[in-house]
Amino acid sequence: MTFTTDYKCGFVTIVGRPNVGKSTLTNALVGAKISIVSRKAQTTRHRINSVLTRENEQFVFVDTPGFQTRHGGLMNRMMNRVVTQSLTDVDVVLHVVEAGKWNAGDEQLLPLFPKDANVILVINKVDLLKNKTDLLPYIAQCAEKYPYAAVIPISAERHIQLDALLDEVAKYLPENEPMFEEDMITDRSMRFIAAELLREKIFRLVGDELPYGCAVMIEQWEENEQGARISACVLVERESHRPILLGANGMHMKRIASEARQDIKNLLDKPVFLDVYVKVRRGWTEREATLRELGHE
Ligand SMILES: Nc1nc2c(ncn2[C@@H]2O[C@H](COP(=O)(O)OP(=O)(O)OP(=O)(O)O)[C@@H](O)[C@H]2O)c(=O)[nH]1
Repeated sequence: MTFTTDYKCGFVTIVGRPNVGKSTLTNALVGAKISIVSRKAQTTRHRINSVLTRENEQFVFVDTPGFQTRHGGLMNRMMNRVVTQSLTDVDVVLHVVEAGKWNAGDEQLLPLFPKDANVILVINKVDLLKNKTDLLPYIAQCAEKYPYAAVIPISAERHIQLDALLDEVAKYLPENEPMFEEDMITDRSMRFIAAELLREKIFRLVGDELPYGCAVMIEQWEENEQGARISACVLVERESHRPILLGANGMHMKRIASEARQDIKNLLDKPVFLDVYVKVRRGWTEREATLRELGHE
């Protein structure tokens, strides 16, 4: 890639309480769900989620799992540790909140921000505000909570003000050569992305009914020019969760597998045979070994 001498490149992490729109924002910024995956091993200091390359800047988004405050289990403690790690040593932190709302979940993140961090407050879902004049007092109220470097109201879903947000972030990126090839969007392995796609489908269809959630492991992955044969296992906590996932006559599972297969097929651009089965593993959310196996650090 040709780049100017004053090219900027740096790490950006997106944090916020659950449901504020972090994933929607990442997807909207990077522009495609996940289209190109490099298998090149990376030795960066963070787990990279995605990369956005512009003419004068490259934004490297650092992954954070949702910051959980409601449940105290080992899984959440481990996830919160990763959040804290992912806030250290980054160039910009985007703290995402929901327009007009500020609660304990938003507040609890503030002490985790490193002292010298450039934290930008991103007020998402402004499209939901009935009265736009409510925004100014809300901004003033948030600005009292923390010395944010900037405040940008956006709508991730409607793609409102995303360029303004990127321009603001760019101000805080250090001068650096790009770290990644310009067509690269993520360095996550295909296996991981496939597992995430499957987990997303499950969450969408039966997420509300699965009290402990579930985990997905790709157990087998055979791929050649003609296609891919993938076998995935969904781990649930209790025997009683199995019928929730399967649904009447296995209809839920059929739909989950078929939607995930379609996404993986689009990703790999070749035919995919996907076999999904359910395994009950009691206490998986409490077992450190299982969590590591599933990619939590
Ligand atoms: N109206 C509106 N809805 C949005 C916007 N951005 C996200 N949403 C919705 O908010 C919900 C949560 O979005 P996510 O992107 O999954 O939120 P998240 O912060 O990644 O959630 P966790 O993974 O639980 O931490 C989804 O239903 C989105 O469609 C927005 O700008 N406007």
